[in-house]
Amino acid sequence: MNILDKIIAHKKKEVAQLMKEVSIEKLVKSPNFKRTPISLKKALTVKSSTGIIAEFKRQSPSKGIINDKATIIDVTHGYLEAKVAAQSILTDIHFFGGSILDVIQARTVNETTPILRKDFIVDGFQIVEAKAIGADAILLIAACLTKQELKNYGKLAEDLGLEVLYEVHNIEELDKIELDHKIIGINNRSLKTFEVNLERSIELANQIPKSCIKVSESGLSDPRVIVGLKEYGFQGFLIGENFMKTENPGYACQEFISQIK
Ligand SMILES: O=C(O)c1ccccc1NCC(=O)[C@H](O)[C@H](O)COP(=O)(O)O
Repeated sequence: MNILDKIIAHKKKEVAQLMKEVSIEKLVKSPNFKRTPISLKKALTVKSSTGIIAEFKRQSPSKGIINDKATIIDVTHGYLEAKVAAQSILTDIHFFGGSILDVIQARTVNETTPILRKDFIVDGFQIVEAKAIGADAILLIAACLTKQELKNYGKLAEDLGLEVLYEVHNIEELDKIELDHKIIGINNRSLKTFEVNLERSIELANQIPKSCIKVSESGLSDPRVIVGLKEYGFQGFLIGENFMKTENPGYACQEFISQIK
């Protein structure tokens, strides 16, 4: 079994258990459920956008522990000061050491910038939960969902006012998505082997219609690469480890952004 299959198998069990403990009615009553989400699309396309989607990530299957000291509140303040376009927060507990509490806490100090709930969505319940914890957008990974699931979950998110970052690795996954006007993330990291290949973004870029917003994800650590990817039409850049591996992720992010302006 490769790591993605392991993550999905674990996630399905976790969500099935969660659904026995928490009702949709309870989620809908959460105060965050009433707030109007902040648009990720707008944040990435506004003229002054830095395009950086900075991630809070304590650990990962590919790197192990990245940062177990930084707090979500400090990092959120730092990323906001750095003027990130959006914040991504990994909420998977078992493989990434994250939690929905991280989104809830970040939301208390971030009222201006979209929050992407980054997890492995395998059930509509998690999308309702994303809204209830105060996220503005969710991730749908084409590698682990069928064409119909991508459509259904995309529609559910849209009905709840959440935006979707659709993640792909190759043309086969791209073909599963109704592309028009979507936010499409190309993940440079193979979720099966962890190998990072930045060429992946470039190779797939011209297969994506102009109406879409293109985001390059993973393995980004050089500001010059961001400048280069912009030439291929990328407007979003999802970066986690490069910031989180430092003692002060917010400061590292600020320094990085100052070099792409
Ligand atoms: O990061 C991993 O090891 C990983 C393994 C298996 C599935 C997903 C994984 N990461 C999730 C992500 O997509 C990244 O956290 C995100 O794109 C940021 O990547 P990076 O800048 O390389 O931390």
